[in-house]
Amino acid sequence: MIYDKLKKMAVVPVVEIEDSHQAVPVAEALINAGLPVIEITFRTDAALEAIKNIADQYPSFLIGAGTISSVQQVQEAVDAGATFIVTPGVNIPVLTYCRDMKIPVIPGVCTPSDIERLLGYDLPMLKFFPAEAAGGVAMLKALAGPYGAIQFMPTGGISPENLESYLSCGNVSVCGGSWIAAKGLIQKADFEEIQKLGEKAVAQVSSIRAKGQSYAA
Ligand SMILES: O=C(O)C(=O)C[C@H](O)[C@H](O)COP(=O)(O)O
Repeated sequence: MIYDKLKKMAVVPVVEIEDSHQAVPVAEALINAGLPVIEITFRTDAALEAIKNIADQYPSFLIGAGTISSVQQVQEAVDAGATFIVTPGVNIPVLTYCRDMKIPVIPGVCTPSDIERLLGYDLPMLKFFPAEAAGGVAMLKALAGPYGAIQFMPTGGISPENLESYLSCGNVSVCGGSWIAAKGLIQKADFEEIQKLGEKAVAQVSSIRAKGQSYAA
């Protein structure tokens, strides 16, 4: 189950890839770091080819397609090998299609009204985006009152400095962020640094878990 795998990883590197040839080296850096998961954002023309390249080479690598805003993009991403879809906001055609086709989808929300629009879709996890700008941990704690059963994947403004505060929220399963495979590092082809940052994130998650924080491990 995708959601269980994401919970286990606790961190999803969000990437913007401009050259699809760099996708496999990025994936290898993440595999070496013990973090075989990625959300490739559909913000560049190379996104689709990047997904294909990783999926061909590493079939068990968990590949999400992010910034998805149309049904056509969902179809293309899934055909290329993406196993989950992430949207920045509430996109009803995308959600309906994913529900009908049984494609795991994590839609973005940042208000109670967004959440209410999605209640009928029976989604196990929602993306809280943009997390820091939309109220961060305080907002997640407030949302846990009326929407206690919903698990979130906060994304936007997450860093090693605030990761622990997010993962310590009872309604947070996993965090997304660009700090591990940052655009600048990919542009410089600094895969070593990406691996190091991945290793640091994995170590940080282990230490947070060892402290017995309240989120589900
Ligand atoms: O395009 C999307 O669908 C997104 O998820 C937006 C950003 O890529 C993430 O919010 C990462 O944000 P930072 O970690 O703050 O760089």
